Amino acid sequence: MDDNAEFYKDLPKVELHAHLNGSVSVQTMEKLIRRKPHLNIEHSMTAIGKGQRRTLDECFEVFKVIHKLVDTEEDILMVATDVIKEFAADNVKYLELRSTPREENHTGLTKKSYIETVIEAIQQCKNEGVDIDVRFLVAIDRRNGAEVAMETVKLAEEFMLSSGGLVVGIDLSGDPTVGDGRCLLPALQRARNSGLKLSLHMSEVPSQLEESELLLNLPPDRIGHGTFLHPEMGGSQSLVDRAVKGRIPLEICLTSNVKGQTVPSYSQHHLRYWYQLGHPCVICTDDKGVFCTDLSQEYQLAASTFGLRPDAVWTLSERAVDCIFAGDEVKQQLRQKWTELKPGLLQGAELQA
Ligand SMILES: CC(C)=CCNc1ncnc2c1ncn2[C@@H]1O[C@H](COP(=O)(O)O)[C@@H](O)[C@H]1O
Ligand SMILES: [Zn+2]
Repeated sequence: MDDNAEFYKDLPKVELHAHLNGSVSVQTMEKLIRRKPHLNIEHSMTAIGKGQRRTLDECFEVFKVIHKLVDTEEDILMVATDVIKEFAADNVKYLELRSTPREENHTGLTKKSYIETVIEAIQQCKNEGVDIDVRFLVAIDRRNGAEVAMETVKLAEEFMLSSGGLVVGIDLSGDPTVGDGRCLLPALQRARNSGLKLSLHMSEVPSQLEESELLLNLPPDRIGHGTFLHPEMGGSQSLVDRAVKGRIPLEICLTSNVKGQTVPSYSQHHLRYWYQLGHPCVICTDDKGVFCTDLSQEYQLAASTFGLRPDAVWTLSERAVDCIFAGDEVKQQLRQKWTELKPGLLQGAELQA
């Protein structure tokens, strides 16, 4: 419909679904590869380029390669500050980064120092005056089971209290074809009771009806993907009804789903279904480095695929503010920002559309 790339770039945006190690840019990746030449890693092993598709298994192999490159506090600090600055340069005004704390015996990295380092990166960017509000979701990798999940929640609780509001929630992610969400329920329930918000990857692959039902019962504060929740995709009306009743926002990652082949094409993406219902949907990147995209491109893709005019695109980005995990004061500040920017941006874009 329109190829006004500048409008999407200038559009103030909110990013709510970004995995730290999946968001590493080409430039940062090159710095990491230069730091560790002995690993013999080439950039083609860490990203999926234009027009390329991979199976889900192949995509998860990519993360293993990236984790080899990012295994010290120094690496994490660099990766996190670079990623935050890149989102800011793309006019993302509020970012929730998520990452799985890892232990690396050979470098002395601990789960605690992992989280501390991400927080340090957020604080450094703030001190440098980078124009973006960043929060952190501590991620549970479903492959690691119930015990690790509980340990992660306890760590997140500690940091929620000590990080001055930077740690706001928990993410549940990892290879959806591995592990059983059921055994993670006690950890997720505990997180919820202690005031941590929950963003859960759900129905990212088919045949997870039962697990999705249990997770929806918690309930989560946001749903990651939700690709196979609705009946046309093998889900069920009762799952949809529950999400709709709770107005639980969906985090939508178009390029990730198409390149990871859980969705056959952009036009068949489940955004169509949920958007038509008037359900809260937030456009996100998932892994901007691995999938070679950015949030502006994702908004542009949503608009061109579903025929959204600039005012509808504006509304999508503005409504995303309602779905953030930070408190009402932050929401008010962001809404103010959107209101100030609207006249200049939208009038020009409408004229061109
Ligand atoms: C394979 C594919 C299509 C990826 C997109 N869908 C995803 N689904 C579930 N977990 C994910 C996805 N992308 C990233 N992650 C999680 O994020 C991790 C990388 O970021 P981090 O190390 O937590 O900082 C991965 O190891 C994985 O646990
Ligand atoms: Zn994800």
